[in-house]
Order: sequence, then C-alpha cells, then structure tokens
Amino acid sequence: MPASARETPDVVVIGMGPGGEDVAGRLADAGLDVVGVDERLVGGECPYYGCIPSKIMVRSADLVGEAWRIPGMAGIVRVHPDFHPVARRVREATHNWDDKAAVDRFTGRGGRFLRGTARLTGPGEVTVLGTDGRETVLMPRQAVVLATGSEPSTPPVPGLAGTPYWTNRELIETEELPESLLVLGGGAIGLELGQALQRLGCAVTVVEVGPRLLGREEPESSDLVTRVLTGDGVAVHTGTELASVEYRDGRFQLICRRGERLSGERLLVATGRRVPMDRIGAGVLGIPSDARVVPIDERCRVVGTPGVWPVEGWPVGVWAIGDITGKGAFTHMSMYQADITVRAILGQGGAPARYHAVPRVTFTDPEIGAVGLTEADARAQGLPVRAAVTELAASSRGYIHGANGNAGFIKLVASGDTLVGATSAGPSGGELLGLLSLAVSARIPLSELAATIWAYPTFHRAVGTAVAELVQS
Ligand SMILES: Cc1cc2nc3c(=O)[nH]c(=O)nc-3n(C[C@H](O)[C@H](O)[C@H](O)COP(=O)(O)OP(=O)(O)OC[C@H]3O[C@@H](n4cnc5c(N)ncnc54)[C@H](O)[C@@H]3O)c2cc1C
Ligand SMILES: NC(=O)c1ccc[n+]([C@@H]2O[C@H](COP(=O)([O-])OP(=O)(O)OC[C@H]3O[C@@H](n4cnc5c(N)ncnc54)[C@H](O)[C@@H]3O)[C@@H](O)[C@H]2O)c1
Repeated sequence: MPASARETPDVVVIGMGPGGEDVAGRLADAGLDVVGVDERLVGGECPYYGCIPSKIMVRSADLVGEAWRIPGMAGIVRVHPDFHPVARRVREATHNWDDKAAVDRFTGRGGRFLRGTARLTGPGEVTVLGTDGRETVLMPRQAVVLATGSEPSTPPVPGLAGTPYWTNRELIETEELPESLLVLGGGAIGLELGQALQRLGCAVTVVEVGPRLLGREEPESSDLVTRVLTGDGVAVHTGTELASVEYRDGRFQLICRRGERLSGERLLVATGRRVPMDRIGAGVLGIPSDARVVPIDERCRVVGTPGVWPVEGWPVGVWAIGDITGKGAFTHMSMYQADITVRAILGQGGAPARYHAVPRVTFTDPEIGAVGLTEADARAQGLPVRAAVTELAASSRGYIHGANGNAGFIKLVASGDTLVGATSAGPSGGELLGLLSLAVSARIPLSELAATIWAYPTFHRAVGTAVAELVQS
C-alpha cells in the first residue's frame, strides 16, 4: 500500500447522507476547509434507496389504488399496472445511482470529497481507506461529524443468511416485478413497499413477529393498515415467528414456528436497522461495539464515556447526527440535527434539540402520520392522559369522499392543557400531520385549538371535532 497522505482540514464529515451533506456544504459555505467522506453515494440512503425511490413506487401504486375506486363513483375503468414506468422513474430520480451531480454540488461550494471508508483511529484522527486503495489520515483542527446512517439488520433466522434475499436496496433496484413477494417485517419499509408492489401486480405476504403491524404506532393505526392491506389482497401474518428459511428452485419458503409454510419468488427483509459501530471506530470514543446508538447531548455533541473520552490531547469536538443517534431514523431528523450541529460548530448558538414532537409518516394508502407520544407511551411515562378518536368517515369530507377511500381517523393524546401526541391517518394523513406537529411542538393550549376555525368541508376539520371531545372530557 502506498504511504498514507496526511491532511489537516478544519472539519471532517464522515458519511454524506442527508445530514452529513448538509453539514459539510454549509460549513464549506462558511469558509471552513471541510473534507466530506462517503464510501457509497453522496446523498446517502434517502435519495438512492430510501425515501425518494420508495415514494415514487408508492405514488404509482396510489394511482392504481385510486383508479380501483372509480367504479360506483365515476364510471368504469380497467387498470393494467405496469412496473416498467415505475422502474424507469426510479432510475431517473437516482440518476441510475450516480452521485456526480451531488459531488459536484459539494465541491462547487468549496468542500473536498474523498470516496472511501472512514473510521476514527485515535484522538483527533480519522483514517480513510479510499476506494482507489489509497489511505489518507485526516487530523481535523476543529471538528469531526459522524453521519454514517444505518444499515439493514438481518434477524438470525436459520437458513436466511445463505439465501439471495432482498433488502430495500435490491428491491429499489429491481427492473422486473416479481410474481410474488414475501416481506419479513411489518414496519414502515415492509408496509410501504409491500402495499406498493401488491397494487402494481405482485402477490405480497407480510410476516410480522410482533402482535400487530406498525407496532410502535397507535393500535388504531395497526388495525386500519391491516384492514386496508388485507382489502388490497396482501396476506398478513402477525405474531408469526420463523423457524427457518429455505431457498430452492428459485423460490423462498418461510417455515413458521406454528407450522405454516409460506412461499414466494422473492423475500424482502425489512426488520429494522442497525448501526455498525466497529466500522466507524466508535470504540475510540468509548462506545462499545454492541451499542445501538451514538449518545449525544442537546447540541448533538457526542457524550463522553468517563475515563475513555474526552481524553487529554483530543483537540477537536465530535458531533453525531442522523440514524446513528437513535432519535428517529428519518431524513427530517438528520436534517434537523445537521442544523443544530452547523450552528454549534460555527458558534452561532440558537435553540438546542428538542425531541418531544418527532413527526413520522408511513406512506401507505391511507397514510399514517403521527407525532410525539402514543397514548401507551404517554401512560408509560406516568402522564395523566386523555385521548380522543374521530373517524374521518363521520366527517362531511369523509362522506363526500365516499366509503371506498375515506378510511382514517384523528387521534389526539392530551396531558394537562396540551397535546403530547397525535395521529392523523387517512387520505393525505401525512399532510394533515403538519398542523398537529405544530400543536405538539409549540405546546399550543387546547383552548386555542378549540377556538380555531377549521375550514369546511376539509379532513382537518376532524381535528376540531377531536379537540372538542377532549375539552369536554
Ligand atoms: C426504503 C426506505 C424508505 C425510507 N423512507 C423515508 C421517508 O419517507 N421519510 C423519511 O424521513 N425517512 C425515510 N427513510 C429513512 C431515511 O432514509 C434515513 O433516516 C436517512 O437517510 C438517514 O440519514 P443519515 O444522514 O443518518 O444517513 P444515511 O442516509 O444512511 O447516509 C449515511 C452515509 O454514510 C455513508 N457511510 C457509512 N459508513 C461510512 C464510513 N465508515 N465511511 C464513509 N462513509 C460511510 C454511507 O455510504 C451513506 O452514504 C427511509 C429509509 C428506507 C430504507
Ligand atoms: N416513511 C418513513 O418515514 C419511513 C419509511 C421507511 C423506513 N423508514 C425508517 O427506516 C426504519 C427502518 O424501517 P423498517 O421497516 O426496516 O423497521 P421498523 O423498525 O419500522 O419495523 C421492523 C419490523 O420488523 C419486525 N421484525 C423484527 N424482526 C422480525 C422477524 N425476525 N420476523 C418478522 N418480523 C420481524 C419488527 O417487529 C418491526 O415491526 C424505520 O424505523 C424508519 O425510521 C421511514
């Protein structure tokens, strides 16, 4: 191996996903000498294998689902879904998994980019093994930002490891729709992609080990999504643990502990994400290799491990943002923490991080939007809780929309005089979540929400109905 090059930039950003790219670009704009490192694609999971291509698939599938609603409402329609335009749009959006435009954007702002795998190798030291085989040792003067995201976590099911199963990455890259798909995991990835592929013409089976789909959301959300998926023709198996997996003659067999055997052409494993601590050298910071997250303070600065770090002679600050921090594996979280980190590194102050109103949207049809605490979470925290649920079908807009497609509800969770959590499930549930996010984030008093005029006939008027119920309770 050639001798290592040594460089002393101001800042090193490891991982150029949504958060890392934002931090690196903005610090470069501010005139700092920034080296951004990524072993894969600048932009990270979201634009190439996550949010954007998955929502392109969902958008196409939503069109199919909406067309299915035409009979009885607007005439006759025959839909012959075709996956090829979907795959083509995914290729356009990802530039065929080419990040040249993103790299040029960053270097155009004055940043320097290294393609390679970076790890912390000592106090104030980052070593990059470039994809060209060259090693570069970076000794930043001011800061290291860890923004390395997460990777699919695979459960230790006997037989699974040796099979050609898909993660989100292979599914997003496929040009051909399989005839059938088994989905392991009834969380956001499994349900968004499972429903989309079902509507586009694939026979989908979802297998969830927990008692319900979307197990971290409200039980009403789980019921709704199960009902709708089943109505679409998806086979849903909850409370189902796998004993083993086989792959023979181009087909997967899932052998369940209860004895069922489920078969499919492809298998998507969507059972959560993990942070590979060893690969980023987190041990240098005293973070054990089996830790699930990198601990941070309210300015996204990595929290030291007494006796290990910070150490005498470590001249730089270390920040961490995005999936690795465990505050919510969402692009908007990575971007939120990026902003806090930029301000901290530039000494600009401003508001510290607050996590009481983290919004999330599962882009199934209906969309499941949620913010803050679920009712169960709030009770588990010992809060005195009141909850109200309003069905969208009972609203004027729900009636107008028609029974086929108006499924959804608003659920509000209040403690004292404010909302601590809310769910908006239904058509455009993710858009409707905006007002609920504001209410939870800004702790708007219930009396203010009750005094608000809600336009007629909208879905969001159901928020007013639920607020009235809470105020009277
Ligand atoms: C199918 C799917 C759909 C999703 N949909 C949504 C959605 O609709 N909305 C939403 O908010 N979120 C969504 N997410 C989640 C979202 O993609 C992630 O939360 C987000 O990308 C995390 O950003 P990040 O900055 O933490 O890191 P990532 O986007 O994971 O990027 C990390 C980068 O670090 C690089 N890297 C890792 N280790 C190293 C190393 N040692 N050296 C150099 N580089 C390294 C990687 O190559 C990668 O480019 C989805 C995820 C998936 C998988
Ligand atoms: N719309 C969005 O914002 C969006 C979309 C997709 C992904 N994401 C992010 O990516 C993360 C990862 O998504 P995900 O769906 O992989 O994870 P998840 O944690 O949301 O869901 C994983 C599911 O797999 C189940 N599971 C675990 N082991 C299993 C096993 N052996 N057999 C069957 N089921 C098993 C879990 O009980 C859980 O329900 C999400 O938590 C989310 O933060 C966000």
